[in-house]
Amino acid sequence: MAEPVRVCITGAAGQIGYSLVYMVGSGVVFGNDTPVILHLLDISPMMGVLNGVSMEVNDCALPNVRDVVATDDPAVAFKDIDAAFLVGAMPRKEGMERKDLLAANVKIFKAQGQALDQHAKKSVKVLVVGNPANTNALICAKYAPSIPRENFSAMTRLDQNRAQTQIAGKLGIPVSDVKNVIIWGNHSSTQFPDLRHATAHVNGQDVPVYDAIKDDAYLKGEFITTVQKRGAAVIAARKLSSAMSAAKAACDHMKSIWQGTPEGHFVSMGVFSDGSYNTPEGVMYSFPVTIQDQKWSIVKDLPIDDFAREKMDITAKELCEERDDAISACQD
Ligand SMILES: NC(=O)C1=CN([C@@H]2O[C@H](COP(=O)(O)OP(=O)(O)OC[C@H]3O[C@@H](n4cnc5c(N)ncnc54)[C@H](O)[C@@H]3O)[C@@H](O)[C@H]2O)C=CC1
Ligand SMILES: O=C([O-])CC(=O)C(=O)O
Repeated sequence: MAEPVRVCITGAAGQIGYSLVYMVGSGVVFGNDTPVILHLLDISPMMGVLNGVSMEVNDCALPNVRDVVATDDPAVAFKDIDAAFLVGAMPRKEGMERKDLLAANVKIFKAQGQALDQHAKKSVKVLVVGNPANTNALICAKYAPSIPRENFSAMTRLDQNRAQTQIAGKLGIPVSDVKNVIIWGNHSSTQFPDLRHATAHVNGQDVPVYDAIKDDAYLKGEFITTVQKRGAAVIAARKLSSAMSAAKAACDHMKSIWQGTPEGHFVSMGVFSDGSYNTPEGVMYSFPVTIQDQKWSIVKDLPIDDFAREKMDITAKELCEERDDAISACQD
């Protein structure tokens, strides 16, 4: 067996945490032959609940789980960790946009950036889930200057999973037969779910999704708004935001980082823009990436038509506004 991987999950006493702790412990992310030491962080008033989660994960008798550390101290939670799922943050309620959470949540990510900088391994891979995820990830990286900023990413994998599922349902094929759906930009209702480069496996071959579905009005209309508004639809139905599907997407995202992407496949995640596709440099923009040896590369030179350009610019503008608001909130 390999050396144990130290994995921190923040907000571990919350909704997403309840599914995520089990999934990470089960071996699906870091591999069945890689033991994990789970570092679970939540705030002091939640320590009773967190201890219950810790008892339950032990009672799951998961062969991969070597130890569980449950704490309200970021210095303990981030000590020598290899990977972090930063989930702990306030969720939105019905009628809110995710950016309405900025004022409440961004300071958590400033403080956690500072704590990661001091206590985590410099090689730590940090996935930000707490909303607004892209901008929180940017702030977290900014306050952890000793950790390479490429090690930070924001989750748009749930949007990708949602988009793939919509298309698979429309075609009556398994979700694994839809590939290379792209989520551009912000994890918000301005995101652009783009199918122009996606393929579906139908009648024994991979064909462009546009050719398989043959309904441009749907693909450029209802499909996009369904994915953009799916988080809000779940909140309206559950009166709570997505949790099981968010935990699954967080595992998919970290697995892609840890184990790489298969040949010919790309996945979407929020990463620092290098100006690719004329996006504003320095914001955490969701791009299609491939990953090898735990390093991501933006997929280059995909053709972008006028329809896509307009949508990519709208979400970029929102990310710039959020960045400016977040930087000034952190100076207060
Ligand atoms: N990027 C994405 O695709 C998604 C993001 N989210 C976001 O994830 C976040 C968590 O959602 P839920 O688990 O449903 O919320 P929740 O309210 O059930 O759990 C959040 C947990 O975080 C804890 N927490 C708060 N401040 C903390 C801090 N400073 N350090 C450690 N823990 C802290 C809370 O005590 C609570 O236990 C929300 O911001 C939500 O909007 C949710 C779904 C998808
Ligand atoms: O919608 C929300 O607030 C939670 C979330 O980010 C999602 O489900 O995509």
